[in-house]
Amino acid sequence: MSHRTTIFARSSGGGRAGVALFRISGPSAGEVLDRFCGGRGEPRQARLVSVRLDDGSLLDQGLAIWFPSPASFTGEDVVELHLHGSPAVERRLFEALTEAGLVAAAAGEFTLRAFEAGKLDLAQAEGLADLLEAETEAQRRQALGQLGGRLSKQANDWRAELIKALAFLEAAIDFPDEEDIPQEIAERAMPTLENVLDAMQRAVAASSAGRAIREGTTVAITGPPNVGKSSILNRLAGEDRAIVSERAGTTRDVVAVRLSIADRLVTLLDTAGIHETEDEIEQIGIARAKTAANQADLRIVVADATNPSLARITQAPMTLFVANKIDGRKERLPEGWVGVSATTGAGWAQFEHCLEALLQGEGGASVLTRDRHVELVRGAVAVLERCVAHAHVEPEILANEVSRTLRRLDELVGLVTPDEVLGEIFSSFCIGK
Ligand SMILES: Nc1nc2c(ncn2[C@@H]2O[C@H](COP(=O)(O)OP(=O)(O)OP(=O)(O)O)[C@@H](O)[C@H]2O)c(=O)[nH]1
Ligand SMILES: [K+]
Ligand SMILES: [Mg+2]
Repeated sequence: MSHRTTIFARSSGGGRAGVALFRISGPSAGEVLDRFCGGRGEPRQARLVSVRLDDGSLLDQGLAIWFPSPASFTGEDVVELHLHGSPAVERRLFEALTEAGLVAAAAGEFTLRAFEAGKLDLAQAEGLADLLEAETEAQRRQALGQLGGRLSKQANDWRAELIKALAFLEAAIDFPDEEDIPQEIAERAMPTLENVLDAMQRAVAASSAGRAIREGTTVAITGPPNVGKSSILNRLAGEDRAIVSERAGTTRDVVAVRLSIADRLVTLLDTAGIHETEDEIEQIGIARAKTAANQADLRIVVADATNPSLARITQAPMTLFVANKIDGRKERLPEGWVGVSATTGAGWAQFEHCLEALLQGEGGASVLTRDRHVELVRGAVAVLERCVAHAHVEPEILANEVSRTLRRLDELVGLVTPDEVLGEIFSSFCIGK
């Protein structure tokens, strides 16, 4: 793709603000400074300028910074204007830039240009997108790691190893007449292939952790009617988000609350109480409750602690059993239950501790953070497993398979990535980035 256009956008958030940052990138960026700001000034130094329109009238005063190519975010000539953040300034500036032949940037277009100029690879661009979206500390740390090249370095290390293995296979191919030598040389590739395979398998196994941090974790509160599910949601959320009443069957729709627990982004779902009922609307609510509980990453199963015989009704994995209304219980709790009171707060610290432990069990650091990464590495694993299992086939065939694995790693960092994948990644950015 060649970019003859010069693009512009507001890169700071929209609306009124003390200062708004406008970014311009492309071959005519310098001319914008010549035409509207009385010259370019020293590269990379902030300069106080009067922005004047062609008729000499003053548009605004602010700071201008000139980043000549290639030392800029996009690698192109870039200008930053720090002007007053008012809708009127923005509108008039955009009119003037459009009249000067510039075009409004599409979402992610600055980063796409940076990627095309080799300023960052695709995995780093994804890290940047994640950093802009980060809501929790864990998300921020993971995104910064990826932007800093954690995944790229891993992919490049695997590539270097595979290229080493490929060299042995190609050397074997170049000895076509000898009887034993080719096979011996080809076998030298095997330990390397096995090591890479092992590392990739471990990365795939750890990937649910990375994805849980990036995408957040869904936790469904489920159980019979009137046990205090909505009361628990409200106490966890720290505000009255769901209706609580003494009447069984209060909650019908699924109520979702986003919050951060133990550094994790959690979507907490309150659901209808599950029981046999003739009420059609309640039946719909119960069906939704069951779906939510099945699809959630974690379940909090709530029961009424004043019921003397507490029985765990499900053995589902990633489930926390909570006996609510502990304030009204005389007997000791059976094994496996966490006793709480959503009204008095009794047992709450222990409950939160168990919940945090379950969430943390959902994962720590991992280099693969998106479905795209996992699919590519899974594909590479499948090919390498075949190679290792058929170590004695023709070196040509093995070399071919290893080359296919290399192409998957190239795709991971964006060396050979289909346009539609690029489109999907870069369009997920906001405008101005
Ligand atoms: N004593 C006591 N009462 C509680 C506690 N938690 C909730 N309740 C009461 O139990 C009743 C039901 O609470 P909800 O939170 O509406 O229960 P729910 O499970 O969401 O009910 P449905 O949505 O109808 O299934 C209300 O009257 C609450 O005030 C608790 O820890 N102790
Ligand atoms: K209720
Ligand atoms: Mg409820």
